[in-house]
Amino acid sequence: MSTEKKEKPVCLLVLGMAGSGKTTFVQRLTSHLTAKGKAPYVINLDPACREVPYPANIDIRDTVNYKEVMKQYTLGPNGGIVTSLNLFATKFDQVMKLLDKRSATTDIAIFDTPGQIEVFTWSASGSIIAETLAAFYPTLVVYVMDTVRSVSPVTFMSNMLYAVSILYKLKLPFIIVLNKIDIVSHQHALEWMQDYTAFDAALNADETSYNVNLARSMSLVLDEFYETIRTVGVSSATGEGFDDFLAAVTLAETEYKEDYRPEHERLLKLQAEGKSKEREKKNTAMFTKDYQGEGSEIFLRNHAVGGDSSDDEGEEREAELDDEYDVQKHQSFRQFLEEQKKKQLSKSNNASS
Ligand SMILES: Nc1nc2c(ncn2[C@@H]2O[C@H](COP(=O)(O)OP(=O)(O)OP(=O)(O)O)[C@@H](O)[C@H]2O)c(=O)[nH]1
Repeated sequence: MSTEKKEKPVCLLVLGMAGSGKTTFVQRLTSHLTAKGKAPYVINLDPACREVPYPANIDIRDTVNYKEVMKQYTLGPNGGIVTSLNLFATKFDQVMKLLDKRSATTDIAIFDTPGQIEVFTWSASGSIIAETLAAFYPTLVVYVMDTVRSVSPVTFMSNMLYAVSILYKLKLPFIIVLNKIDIVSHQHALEWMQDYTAFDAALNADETSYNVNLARSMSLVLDEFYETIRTVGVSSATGEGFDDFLAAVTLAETEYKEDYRPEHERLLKLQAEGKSKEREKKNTAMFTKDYQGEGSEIFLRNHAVGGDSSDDEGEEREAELDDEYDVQKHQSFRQFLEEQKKKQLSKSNNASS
């Protein structure tokens, strides 16, 4: 596969708490797109699901036998899922090749993930999969929330905190899908996200919660997050809201291309430059030392056969540079969120004037 960035398919990583309706959402989205003549490419990454109710183009269960993994490595159910996903991640280049073959004819690729959300979001394999996809294709996180369970303001807040932690970890454009609106309307959630006083009033009315003060403070902190995030209400049971969801995908894809991709490339370049400058500095220092007659033997041993910073000191410094890179990435990301916030504010000011 070539290293050039692709315009399509847009990859949707569907994440959410167990029972939020991820699989039903993927099933409905697949049929919705197929009915429009735009059948998606669907990948099941849940090794432990009994059956997949949509036509999966790639199914992790065809590659890894979850029960066998549990037996062979003497693992419990969660360990079995993590290990299965790790084993699958080692073959992810094959998934990329298959995706590449279909890229001319497929607009959307959907990835259904395990119900144990942390298996994907906090495992090395989850990061590898997300980063590999995002390096080549526009990649978005679709966070499915159970609207019925989120009528309590404190439960709603817990779910949102989880969403923030995923955004922070995966650093990709994000869409929140409030699912099951055929049972309960999602208007209350939208209101809570747009108006702090409405959320505060709901907290005051909720006599069952003991940690309302924390939820109140969190709500103020999350204000920034709410402003940068797209939220759509859907029913995976009836199909309501799916056109709105596709409109949100188009906007998030533009955001990926205009903001995330250049930022990602800038940071990679920074990292590469940092490393090569450090090497250059080190070589110059060694050369000077050698010129002054000190350590010439060492210099020759290390450099005569074309080796460079493969010694321990070089590796340590590379590790330090990686850490610096992470800090820069983190700071730039915060800056990026600030800029996003300003953009959104000026947009809404323009709209209201
Ligand atoms: N009424 C209604 N029920 C839904 C909707 N979406 C999902 N469900 C139901 O919610 C339950 C859980 O749905 P799943 O799609 O299995 O949820 P999941 O997130 O994939 O579950 P895990 O695989 O355990 O993580 C099932 O009984 C679904 O029928 C919806 O939009 N409306």
